[in-house]
Amino acid sequence: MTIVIGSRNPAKLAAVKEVFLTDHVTTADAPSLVSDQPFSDEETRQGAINRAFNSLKAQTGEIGIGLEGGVMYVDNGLYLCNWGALVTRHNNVFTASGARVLLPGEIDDQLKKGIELGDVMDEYAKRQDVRKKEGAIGIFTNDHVSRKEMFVHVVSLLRGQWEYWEQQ
Ligand SMILES: O=P(O)(O)OP(=O)(O)OP(=O)(O)OC[C@H]1O[C@@H](n2cnc3c(O)ncnc32)[C@H](O)[C@@H]1O
Repeated sequence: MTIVIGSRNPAKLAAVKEVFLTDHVTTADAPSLVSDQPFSDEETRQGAINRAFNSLKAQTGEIGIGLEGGVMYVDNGLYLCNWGALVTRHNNVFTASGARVLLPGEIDDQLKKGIELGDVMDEYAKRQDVRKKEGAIGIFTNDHVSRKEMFVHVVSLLRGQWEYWEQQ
């Protein structure tokens, strides 16, 4: 089976490969059609769905997967939020969200200025390409949960739902 993932981000690709170990996983440029920095659950989820559909439009495969990173407010605190979507060739759509952790106020201030979280994190952590490696979730959980691990959970939730409903 061929699975097309709508991103070339190594953390996302590694997560999909780990969950679909025996399948052929390819990457495609798939626009999310939402803002570069989604600011709500709804927008982040929609970005994941759009990427999943667009990855199957860009390349032939049985399944398209979109993984989208965003942020959202809960009680005035800014949380990291991530969403995944899996679409089939028959246009069945499955969605799942990832773990959320609170981001410090100074990250919130930077995002309000219009700077993307990926750039803010590199500056904050004094590291390069945090979004492709441990991610903000890795930094703020002291490396207990990496971005890849968080997406492995999301992709497992997608695969599990897809398998369950395909059997009904
Ligand atoms: O190549 P793509 O798939 O676009 O991956 P991305 O990391 O650049 O883009 P996302 O759409 O997943 O995330 C939207 C923005 O939020 C940033 N972001 C999201 N989650 C992050 C995390 O855990 N660590 C660092 N940056 C993150 C990301 O770098 C983007 O600037």
